[in-house]
Amino acid sequence: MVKKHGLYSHNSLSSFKSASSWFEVYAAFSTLTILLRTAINDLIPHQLRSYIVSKLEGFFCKYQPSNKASIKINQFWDETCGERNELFEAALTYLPTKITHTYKSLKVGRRQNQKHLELAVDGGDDVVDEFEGVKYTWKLNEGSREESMNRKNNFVLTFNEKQRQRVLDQYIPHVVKSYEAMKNERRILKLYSWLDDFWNESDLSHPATFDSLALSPELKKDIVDDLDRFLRRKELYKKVGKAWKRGYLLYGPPGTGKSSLIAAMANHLKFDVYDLELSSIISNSDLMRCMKEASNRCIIVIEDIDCNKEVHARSKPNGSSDDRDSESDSEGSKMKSKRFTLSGLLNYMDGLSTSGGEERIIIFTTNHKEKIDPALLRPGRMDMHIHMSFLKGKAFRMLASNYLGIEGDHPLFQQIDDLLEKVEITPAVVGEQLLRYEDPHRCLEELVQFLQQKVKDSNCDGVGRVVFSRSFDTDSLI
Ligand SMILES: Nc1ncnc2c1ncn2[C@@H]1O[C@H](COP(=O)(O)OP(=O)(O)OP(=O)(O)O)[C@@H](O)[C@H]1O
Repeated sequence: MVKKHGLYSHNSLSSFKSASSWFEVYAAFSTLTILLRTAINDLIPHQLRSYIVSKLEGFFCKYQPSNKASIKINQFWDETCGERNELFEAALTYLPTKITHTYKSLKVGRRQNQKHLELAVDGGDDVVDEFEGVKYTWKLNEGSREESMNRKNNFVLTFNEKQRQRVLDQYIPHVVKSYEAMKNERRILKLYSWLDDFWNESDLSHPATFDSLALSPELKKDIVDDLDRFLRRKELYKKVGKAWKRGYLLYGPPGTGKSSLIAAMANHLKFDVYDLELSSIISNSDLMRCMKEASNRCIIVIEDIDCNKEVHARSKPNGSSDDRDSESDSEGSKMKSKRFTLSGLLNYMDGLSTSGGEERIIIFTTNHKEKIDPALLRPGRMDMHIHMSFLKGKAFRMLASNYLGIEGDHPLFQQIDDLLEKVEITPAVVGEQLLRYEDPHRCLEELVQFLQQKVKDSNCDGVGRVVFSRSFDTDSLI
């Protein structure tokens, strides 16, 4: 028994010893793990750690039965009302940077006035992109021309099902972020014109800038300050419950630089321009659709707004200037809702319609401000009214500097200033005069003679002041 007891004691002692040595090993291992973890956390930056983890995951994924998942990215979010899907645009811009030498179906081209060749993705081949060690496969599905017109183009992004969350949380945001950075970097501004129910795209190559514009320096400063202030105020607009839009009315005779000012604004803000002819808009829903399809951060231009009969000042003696309420429930009003009306435009201006779009500048141009319905012109709709007027002294100095390279003063400037006070002449007309000869002095002498002749003509006609501007049917520059 003692023996037995001794035996028991020995066994229990040795099992106790082995348990304690296991415990020691375990404790040492845990301590080591904690130390290692702390050291790794301290020494290896977070990004590198997640990169290594994703690499390892990617490696092991290869050897697991793959359950593919895919997502479809349509060009238009909704095929019927045509809201653009920015993710599609992002993929279109981002993926060409991922085309490798193994890609068999290349689309190559060069834009006008660009030095570099550009690559584009086409539907013939998949593009494989690797992000943090995981591969993603993109396929562009381009429909037939008819299908494209019906907005059926799309990308299909395929990946391992296990990566679903990573795709949504990390990969897609990475694509969008890269796209935005690329857009800002090699910014080629676009001009879109609404034709046949589509925004037709071309490059906006108008070189006008605020430096090249002949405007009074004070007006120029006011406009630039206003634009910059608008860009900074996203939060304020939100706080006061206003749509983040700003409206400018540019009015003045033809040839005073309205189109050039729009181009200068676009180049300053790096915003694309959407040029809308109201005559091509048939109904309010048409207007909403084209506004929806325009991107954010853009300038929407409605030129010669006075030429559209819907936006003329209404002659009703007691009519309110806002005609939203005036539509009755009659059959006639049903027909009306199918047409383009001033109220449709007002709704858009007020941000009431579901037109989407943020950070937009809306510009109306007109040669006849008085013909526009006052409802359109009130602050909140047209926030700043900019009068583009005939050429006078300070603005002329800018033209002389831009066209002839004359900085500072010139002996003929005073005489030209005096003559410009006597005739009303547009910068476009004077600009053409300044291009006639290569010698700057000769140009100015000829300009003096030209202006003197105009003054003489006006006196002969018995008119105190004459107006020289370009004819109304001249094409606008953008
Ligand atoms: N203020 C200006 N500063 C510099 N150039 C100007 C200015 N105004 C006109 N020009 C020159 O005149 C030409 C015509 O100008 P622009 O088309 O901008 O005028 P506009 O007011 O838009 O005319 P329209 O009403 O006919 O469209 C341009 O080539 C531009 O270079």
